[in-house]
Amino acid sequence: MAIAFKSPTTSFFQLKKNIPETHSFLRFSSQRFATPARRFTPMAAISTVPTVGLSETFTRLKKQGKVAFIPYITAGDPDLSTTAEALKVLDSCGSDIIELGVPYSDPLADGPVIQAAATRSLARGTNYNAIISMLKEVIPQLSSPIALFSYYNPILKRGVEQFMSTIKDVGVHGLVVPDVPLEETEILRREASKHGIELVLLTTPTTPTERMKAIVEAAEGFVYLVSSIGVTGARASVSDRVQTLLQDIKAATTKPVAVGFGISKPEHVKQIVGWGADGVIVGSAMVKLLNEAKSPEEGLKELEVFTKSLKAALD
Ligand SMILES: O=P(O)(O)OC[C@@H](O)[C@@H](O)c1c[nH]c2ccccc12
Repeated sequence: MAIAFKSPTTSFFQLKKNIPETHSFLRFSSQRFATPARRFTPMAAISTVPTVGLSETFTRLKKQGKVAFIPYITAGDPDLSTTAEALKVLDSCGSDIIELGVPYSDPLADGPVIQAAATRSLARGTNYNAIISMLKEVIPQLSSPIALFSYYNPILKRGVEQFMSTIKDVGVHGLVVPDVPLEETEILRREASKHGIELVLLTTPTTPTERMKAIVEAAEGFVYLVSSIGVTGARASVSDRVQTLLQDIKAATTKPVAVGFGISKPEHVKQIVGWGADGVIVGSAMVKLLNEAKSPEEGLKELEVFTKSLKAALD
């Protein structure tokens, strides 16, 4: 069943006023967009330099001898107003690219922290339309590019072309689809290229060399090196294998390589930088921190402190 897509031009903040029933995007019965009574006063749109894309960001950083800091958070957890603020906090603390996850009911590649975030977000009634409307309001206020994170099924339900066109319209630069096998990326890559969206592909410690080479060849924006077998989630340490995996990938491509999975401490960041990564991705630790805070405001403050501590490890 095609879900009628409401124009993303509806302002996110208009959406917050006694929201009419809206079609849910993610296979959920339509629910009122739950939002705290707290009025979120949109900051005046700060005119920022238009953000450049993922590849250009890495090129700029390489010239400066720097490594990209790439946080991930789940949209709508604890709510979309806080997500909007969190994007601004992450941006102002020096994130170079921000991954924003579209909550999905069957996040098979995610560990318990991000799975729970998706469940909370969906239970609040977060839907694709509201995420897009929020992004339309917030992206002009950011200087770092957004890489949207979505599982494949929600994209297919909306139609690949429609999905790419919509995310491009609101200023998204990149897309990560963790559960699409390389053999099925043709339509995604075609439509992404047509709409100027950089499609990031992932390689893992168990990816055979020839397949890794095909993946890095097809990847746009950057190559996502999954540091460890299994699902997302903070780990006590990062596997030393990442060093050889990075060497193998860099022997196969000049494209930037960012490492994710398990990274949650400044020492993890320093280790990965020392092994030659072009970017460091931190997700579960960010999501956990936002969820465990006593209030959204406290969560945002802790997000700022945590981000600055990891960023400092990059310098
Ligand atoms: O959560 P971690 O262990 O810090 O890993 C980053 C990860 O959260 C983010 O990149 C991500 C969120 N969902 C995913 C699904 C597959 C691969 C990667 C992801």
